[in-house]
Amino acid sequence: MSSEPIFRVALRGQTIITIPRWNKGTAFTMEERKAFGLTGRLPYRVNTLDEQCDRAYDQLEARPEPLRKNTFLQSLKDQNWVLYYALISRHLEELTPIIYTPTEAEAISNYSHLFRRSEGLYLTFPQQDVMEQDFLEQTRGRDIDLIVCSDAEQILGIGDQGVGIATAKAAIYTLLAGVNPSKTLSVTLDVGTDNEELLNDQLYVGWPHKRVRGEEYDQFIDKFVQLVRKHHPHCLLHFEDFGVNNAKRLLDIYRDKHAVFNDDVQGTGAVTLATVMAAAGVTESTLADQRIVIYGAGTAGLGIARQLRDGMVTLDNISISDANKRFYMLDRFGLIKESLGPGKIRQGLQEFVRPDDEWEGAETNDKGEIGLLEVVRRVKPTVLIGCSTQAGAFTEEVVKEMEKGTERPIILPLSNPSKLHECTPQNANDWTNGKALLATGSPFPPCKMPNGKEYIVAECNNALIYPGLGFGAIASKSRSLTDTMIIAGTRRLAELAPALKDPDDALLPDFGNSPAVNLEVAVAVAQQAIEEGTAGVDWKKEEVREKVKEMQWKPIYGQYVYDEDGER
Ligand SMILES: NC(=O)c1ccc[n+]([C@@H]2O[C@H](COP(=O)([O-])OP(=O)(O)OC[C@H]3O[C@@H](n4cnc5c(N)ncnc54)[C@H](O)[C@@H]3O)[C@@H](O)[C@H]2O)c1
Ligand SMILES: O=C(O)C[C@H](O)C(=O)O
Ligand SMILES: [Mn+2]
Repeated sequence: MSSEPIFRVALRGQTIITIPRWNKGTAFTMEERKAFGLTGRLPYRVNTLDEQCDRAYDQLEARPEPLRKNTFLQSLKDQNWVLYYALISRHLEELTPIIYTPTEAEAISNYSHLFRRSEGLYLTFPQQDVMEQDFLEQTRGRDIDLIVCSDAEQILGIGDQGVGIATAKAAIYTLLAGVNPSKTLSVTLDVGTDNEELLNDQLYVGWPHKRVRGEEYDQFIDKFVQLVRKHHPHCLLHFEDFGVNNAKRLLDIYRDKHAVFNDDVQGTGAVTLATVMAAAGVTESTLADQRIVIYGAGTAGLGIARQLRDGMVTLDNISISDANKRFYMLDRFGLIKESLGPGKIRQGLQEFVRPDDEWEGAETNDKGEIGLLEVVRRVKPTVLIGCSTQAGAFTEEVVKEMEKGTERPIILPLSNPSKLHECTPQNANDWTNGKALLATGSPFPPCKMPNGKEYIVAECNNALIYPGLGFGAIASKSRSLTDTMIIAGTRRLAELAPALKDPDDALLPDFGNSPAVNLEVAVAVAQQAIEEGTAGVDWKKEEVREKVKEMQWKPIYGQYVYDEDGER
């Protein structure tokens, strides 16, 4: 007996083949073609999904540039979801960088020029009087597990792009964790843009207006969040690439009221904690033993500092104030120290401000600012993390200085996309004679070590963990995604680090294994949710894995039966 799922579908003819959720193209069977009025709409031959993947892959490979591959895959997604996800799953390591980081950054910065078909929900500031109607138009009667939203103010490291990103992040949830794409909604919150190039572009598809800020902005966002809470009280609400003055602030406003998650704060914090835990395993030290310099104290920098700090408190049993002392944060005014004053010390950073007297006699510039090299010289960090968007900021001098103070420098240039990395892994490897323990935000090829061997550079990108964190919360019907659930998922990821078995191996599992890794994370998160009473299911601990697996959506077609009262 076949285990193929059976769907009762109420659509036929032209409609069913133009809806990507239902379309099978040449894979509709002869019986289905008869039942759904498709015999004359399709050429004779029935293909298998494998054959369709082969054909699509050949078409894709005929396009040499990554951006053209991205456009091709976007059209495929507009045509046929199963084929899109099946194709990418079969070539995961090759194609994830095409639909996601780094190529997605290029696609987003060209969004208005590449635009073909709208995707998801666009909520625009001047049309907010019809926000609820627009929202219901796409969600009425639907069971929604996940809403990914962005106001596109700080897209990766490429800044204000007006519109874009939420759809790519949602696709990764499906690809790597098995979130059902028909139960997700991507939302663009268009509150304008301060990007002059876009404002002056006749083809810009977003609202050509300066960004709305302050109270009006907050009210707009609140109106949206209240709609989510009213109509889909159990869905996970994922915030992506908001600006530095909004990301953490909005998370704090809503996290007690709904299951919300900020990927740049929490997802990045989690994947970086797992990386540092693995590196500490290699150097046979604890988290609390580290001296950590974070270059770029924005959304990601602060998220990482807080998550690493909480990791030290939970796992190494030290006090919060002791843990805070392990951090040295730098931003555009150099080291964050007391005398910078509140104007230059952003909300949330106060816990990590260094006392001035500790820096007496330090080398400064003419404004009294202390730069990265001087901080590295004095602190002798064991960990150096970059999330500054400043390409090349980890110079040879900085890296060599770090190497003088520690045996295995842990260096994580995390800015995306690839061209914005603070240093290339190969440079960091060369400058430390192969001693650096490395992970990067975007994918990089392995480094050549001085001994001729290759060192695999782990990809410390939140995509290795956020789909699992989110799916764990969704599957267990959790009311919130708590810090303890995030720590549980992070510990599971850290346990899977190849470097713990072989210190010369990568600090994180390979991206090719990311579906299996995200499943492990989801199971750990769901188990924790059940244990702490956040979950809305009452599974026994030992049945969680099977239950989570059963809930995963898979890119397979299933069999369709025509039914007037069926799904549409
Ligand atoms: N690898 C990952 O998973 C991951 C996750 C999130 C963000 N990121 C990357 O991190 C980078 C930052 O993202 P964000 O959301 O935190 O942006 P952000 O704008 O909130 O933060 C960037 C910070 O860098 C600071 N900065 C700018 N110039 C600097 C300089 N010369 N010296 C020191 N600091 C400087 C800015 O003032 C700002 O505080 C982006 O490139 C993004 O792609 C990576
Ligand atoms: O999108 C990514 O690749 C990771 C992260 O969320 C970022 O903003 O850079
Ligand atoms: Mn992001």
